[in-house]
Amino acid sequence: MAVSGNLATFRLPPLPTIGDIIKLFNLRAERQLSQNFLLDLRLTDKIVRKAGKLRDAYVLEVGPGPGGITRSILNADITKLLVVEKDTRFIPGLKMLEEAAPGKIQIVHGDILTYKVEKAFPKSLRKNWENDPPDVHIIGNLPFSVSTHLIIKWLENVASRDGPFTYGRTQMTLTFQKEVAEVDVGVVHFTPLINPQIEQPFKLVEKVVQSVFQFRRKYCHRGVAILFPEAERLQRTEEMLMRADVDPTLRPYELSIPQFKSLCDVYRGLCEENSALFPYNFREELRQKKMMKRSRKYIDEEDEEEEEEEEEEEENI
Ligand SMILES: C[S@@+](CC[C@H](N)C(=O)[O-])C[C@H]1O[C@@H](n2cnc3c(N)ncnc32)[C@H](O)[C@@H]1O
Repeated sequence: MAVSGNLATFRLPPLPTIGDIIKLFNLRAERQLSQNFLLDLRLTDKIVRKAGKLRDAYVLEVGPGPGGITRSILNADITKLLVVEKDTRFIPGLKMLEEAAPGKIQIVHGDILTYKVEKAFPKSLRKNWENDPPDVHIIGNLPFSVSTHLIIKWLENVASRDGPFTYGRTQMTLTFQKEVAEVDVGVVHFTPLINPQIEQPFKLVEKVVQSVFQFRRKYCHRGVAILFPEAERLQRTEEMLMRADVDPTLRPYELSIPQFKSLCDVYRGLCEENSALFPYNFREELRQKKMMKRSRKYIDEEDEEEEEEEEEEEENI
């Protein structure tokens, strides 16, 4: 299939519709893989518009599936679109789009969690971190389970300026689905800041934020508490919240970025005072406690059995 018309004002020629592609290749959304498809071109156009100016851009689309968002990206006069799709069933349909837009699309049949984005586009696109964002964009509608994992990985890449951020402050436009059954998707557009709001190592910020959000609906002191071993938990939690000047009865989602910053700064200080604190893992402590309880029970049961056997033997004598 060939493209007619001027590539500068590229619109896809009359191709089979996404509905046709779905029927042709019998592409059903796999509920157990949390797949659902965006088929309404007005909706996919709206998502792609959230990415901002895409003319002449290099775009990476994650999880194109049957290609709804892919078409909207192609209609935005981009220079190059690279799609990374894990599910084999979608490759033939994507190849039809590739034929319709020769030289524009590159299909990668692979997993975005292991794909090396830093090698995807020409080095000439790289910009200094302090400059405007590069002409590289990431767009995707992924299942919630994958996008959560991916966004944490990419936030870490922002901190270390590698992966997709080898090119500079690469912008990302990602949809987050609440439920497979819900058609509503939230679209989030990210542009990395030049300077982070919290100047602490990523792993430390991640640990504090994850712990605080462990009990999302409870007062924040509950989450802060699990940063500390049981023996010193009460005293250290009180000390950390006081030093950070954070009200213990706020809910995690009520905390501001400056309050998280303050918590991270104080926690860093406490970790410097006590080198065993950062490696401390609440879940590990719980696991060990459970194992000890189980083996205690087992020993008690064994003791009981031995006593019963001894009693039986005594009776036999
Ligand atoms: C929710 S569907 C969305 C499909 C399409 N973008 C749309 O909006 O209609 C998610 C897509 O991501 C793909 N996918 C899931 N995990 C992936 C991964 N780790 N790497 C690449 N693609 C993945 C699925 O096969 C599926 O095509």
